[in-house]
Formats: sequence, C-alpha cells, structure tokens
Amino acid sequence: MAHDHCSHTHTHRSSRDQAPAPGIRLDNLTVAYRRHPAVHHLSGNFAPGSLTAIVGPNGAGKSTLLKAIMGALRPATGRIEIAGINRRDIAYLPQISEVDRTFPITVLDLVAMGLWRRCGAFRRIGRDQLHRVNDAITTVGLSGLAERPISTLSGGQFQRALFARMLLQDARLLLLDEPFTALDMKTTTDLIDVVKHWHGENRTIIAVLHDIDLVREHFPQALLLARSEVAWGKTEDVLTGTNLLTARRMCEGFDDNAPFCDHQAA
Ligand SMILES: Nc1ncnc2c1ncn2[C@@H]1O[C@H](COP(=O)(O)OP(=O)(O)OP(=O)(O)O)[C@@H](O)[C@H]1O
Repeated sequence: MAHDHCSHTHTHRSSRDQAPAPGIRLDNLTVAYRRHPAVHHLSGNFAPGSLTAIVGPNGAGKSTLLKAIMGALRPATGRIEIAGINRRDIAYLPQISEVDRTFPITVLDLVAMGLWRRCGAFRRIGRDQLHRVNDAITTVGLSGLAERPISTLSGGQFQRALFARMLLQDARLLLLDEPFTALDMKTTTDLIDVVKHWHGENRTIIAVLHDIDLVREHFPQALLLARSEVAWGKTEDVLTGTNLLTARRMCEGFDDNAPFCDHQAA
C-alpha cells in the first residue's frame, strides 16, 4: 500500500465506529484568578452528544469555564469530570483575538496541524492525508487559498481555516469560544452548518456565544452564566426575558476585588 508516512487506519472513520460522545459533570466548580472567583459554585451536566451555548454578559466567566474544562485552568474548589475521553482529545477554539496570526505558515500547514494528534508534528503527511487536508479546506469554503500565508487572510477566512483544522482533529468534545463573533452572515451560516454536522455525528459541543437569536435558532441547550448559574437547560426555558435581566443585574454587581468567596456552597 502507498501509505508512506502517517498511515494510521482511522482515516475515514464513520461516526458509527467512533467512541460514544463524552459527558461532562461540574460539581460545585469554582475557578479563580489570583483568588478572585470568575466562575462560582457551578454544578450541572453537559450530556453526551449535547449542543450547548454558554451565554452571559461580559465578564460572566464564560471563557474561564471553557478554559477550565479544557484543563488550562485548575478548579479552586469543586470538580470537573469528563467521562469517556482524555483531556488531550478535546478540540478547543480560542477567541480569535487570542490567536497569533503572524506565524509564517500557510493555510495548508495550519489545517494539517489538525492531524498532529494522529501523526505527530514532524512526520510528513502522506497523499491520503493531503487529500483530507484539502477536503477540509474545501468544506469550509477556502478552496484556492491553501498556499496563502495565514497572515494575509481576512478574519472570516482565518476562522474558516481554524474550523478546517478542527474537522481534521476529529475530536469527540469541542469547545468553541465565540466562534462567530465579527463574522459576516455567510461565514456564520457556513460555520454553523459545520457545527450542526458535528452535532449530527454525536459529538459533545459547547460554544460561548453573544448572539441570543442565533442561540435560540440553533442551540438546543443553553447555560446562562453570571459567574454563577442563572439558568441551565433547554434554550427556550433558559433564555427568558426575566433570566436575561437577572444575569445582567448580577454582572453589574460584580466586584473584581471581592473576597475569595462571598457565599457558602449549598
Ligand atoms: N488571566 C486573567 N487574570 C485575571 N483575571 C482574569 C483573567 N482572565 C479573565 N479574568 C477575569 O475573570 C472574569 C471572567 O472573565 P471571562 O473572560 O471568563 O468572562 P467572559 O464571560 O468570557 O467575558 P467576555 O464576554 O467579555 O469575553 C473577568 O472579571 C475577567 O476580568
């Protein structure tokens, strides 16, 4: 066979072959920066295969929660249990503002990084893998741009490239931090289609989002966060006018210099 370099057998696994989606349980989770809590006494479940939007005002702790789930921040108290996968098998999309785009690589290089977990960083990719990289680039609407340096892409094109990389990562748990912020409608629609496709493949997906209408339309589950939980469950039950007002009021009352914890766990 002509599988010269990275020739693992799971190139084109169907979703049926894959392990079940992971579930996540938060148990009285508090995450703090230098002892100032950003996420407070949060308990609940992200069900296996669920598609959840985390919503809340600026500073509500949404990004902090994602970073804690992916393992970049440690709980100050409480626990995060992820059943079914290893932490390093999580795909994490940071806010685009946190990504360094000056790195001198092409779209193709960037997208091919999605294969690292399988192939290792320093093995040349084989013909089969190159097909998959190009397929992913086409799927996200970037055909023709494979050889472009990433520094020359528009914000929307760069976000498409990051999605293509995640397509190849083939993770069972995806954490997306504001994936559609500052994107035009066409790009947003295309990338929502990718997310829905992942959802149909029984992956567990959690996305931080600011656009409430978009959440209502596309996300079955929602967690409304204002450092602690305001509501968590079916989106239509969570995103009520009253709950959104409560979240806003709670966030207006935040004091970043508050003592470590101002209420006791139940
Ligand atoms: N690295 C850090 N060091 C210290 N404090 C931080 C750090 N990152 C975030 N914070 C603080 O933690 C709180 C929650 O921030 P976080 O970024 O999680 O909120 P968010 O809900 O994602 O907000 P936004 O919608 O504005 O992105 C804020 O008060 C923020 O200032």
